[in-house]
Amino acid sequence: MQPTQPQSVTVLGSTGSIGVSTLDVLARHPQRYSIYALTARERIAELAQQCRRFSPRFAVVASEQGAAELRELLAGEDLPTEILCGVDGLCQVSSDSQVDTVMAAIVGAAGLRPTLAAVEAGKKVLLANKEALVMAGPVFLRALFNSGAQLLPIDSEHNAIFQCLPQPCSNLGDAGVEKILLTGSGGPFRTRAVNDLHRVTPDEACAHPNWSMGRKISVDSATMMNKGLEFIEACLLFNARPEQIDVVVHPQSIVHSMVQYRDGSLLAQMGNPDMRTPIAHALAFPERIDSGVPALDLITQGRLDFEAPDTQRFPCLRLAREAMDAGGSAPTALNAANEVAVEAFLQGRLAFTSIAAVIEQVMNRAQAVELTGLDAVETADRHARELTQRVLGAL
Ligand SMILES: NC(=O)C1=CN([C@@H]2O[C@H](COP(=O)(O)OP(=O)(O)OC[C@H]3O[C@@H](n4cnc5c(N)ncnc54)[C@H](OP(=O)(O)O)[C@@H]3O)[C@@H](O)[C@H]2O)C=CC1
Ligand SMILES: CC(=O)[C@@H](O)[C@H](O)COP(=O)(O)O
Ligand SMILES: [Mn+2]
Repeated sequence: MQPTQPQSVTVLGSTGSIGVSTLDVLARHPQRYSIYALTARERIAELAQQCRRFSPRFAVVASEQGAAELRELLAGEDLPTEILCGVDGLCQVSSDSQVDTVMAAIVGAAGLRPTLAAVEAGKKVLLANKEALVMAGPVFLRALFNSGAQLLPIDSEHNAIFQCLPQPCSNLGDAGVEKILLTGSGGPFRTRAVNDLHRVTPDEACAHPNWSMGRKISVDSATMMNKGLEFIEACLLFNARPEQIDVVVHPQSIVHSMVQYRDGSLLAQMGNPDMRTPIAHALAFPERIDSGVPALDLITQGRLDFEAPDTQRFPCLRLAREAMDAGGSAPTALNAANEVAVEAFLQGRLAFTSIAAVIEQVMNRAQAVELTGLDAVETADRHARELTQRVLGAL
């Protein structure tokens, strides 16, 4: 059944990997969706092209300088697009009464305020920006509860888990769920000699075996901090206790996660590793629409492998579990330390193996406080970033 009015969609982070995949899916369904706003930080030329193609009502960039650049690129073109800038602009296009759906696909803590603005305004929020949920946990969930916004997971594993659970599902036990099996590929260094890991380069770390993604999440996959963040994300999204979630390494990224039921059933969601599937699923939920992703051919695929994670090789998994156990602002500090350490690695200032070591030092020194509101989240985030810079400076 086609909705009579197209849904109006804001795509936060439209120039990124998830943003581009989202626009690909939206463009396949012009009767269903119209694009309200597109946003970027520094890829202004790409954003200008997207504005020409999709004619959004608003385009938002991070700075006045970026806005001037975009104005110049679009000068003389007959577009309905108004250009805004900064966090206020992002929050405006996330919460405007004319918006139905917000794709939250900014990377990192920078996405928190606009994503929260969408949640507080009661939008249908498609959550790719896992860092926003991890860093703000209880504050994010409270805002969701108070506004009645609909949150749909885009992260492939969480989207898979969502698909394997009955809907609605507010309590795993009542639904007969025993475990969530969170799958992870193990990244590009799953089998690399441990002694070599200190010298791997940013480009090697970003060469994910199965997924094409932005550089920050690619490094997270290589350290398996991505799975650590996803473990926390799963606890929050599905109201799961830490012991209800097992991480399973699955190198082919075909099974996107599984739910184990009391009666011995293990439900899996499978598909080719292409984010347009979870994006299309969440956009149209509970309907199903074409995503452009070809059907999975199991005969060609041939085999699916599973193994336990190597926690010696990937200490970030343990650090994430410890942060979740500590509670309060510990996940905020974990996320902040990780963002700063990954940036230092990408800039060639930190060895790959030191990412986890730096985060561990920060976690040992950061004070976990209760997250009473957005101010407390942002203060804990700032303190952890300052602490991480000091740890980096002392190396
Ligand atoms: N890529 C994937 O397959 C998956 C991604 N995710 C999650 O989705 C999110 C996006 O990831 P991905 O698309 O790979 O990342 P990218 O780096 O490819 O894209 C990030 C987007 O955010 C924008 N952006 C970055 N920093 C800021 C800032 N400070 N203020 C405003 N906008 C900013 C970028 O703008 P610009 O282009 O101008 O720099 C870009 O549009 C992450 O949280 C990631 O963990 C989750 C599952 C899968
Ligand atoms: C596509 C997606 O959801 C990523 O988060 C992906 O899971 C990364 O791969 P890893 O399983 O290697 O972390
Ligand atoms: Mn994922």
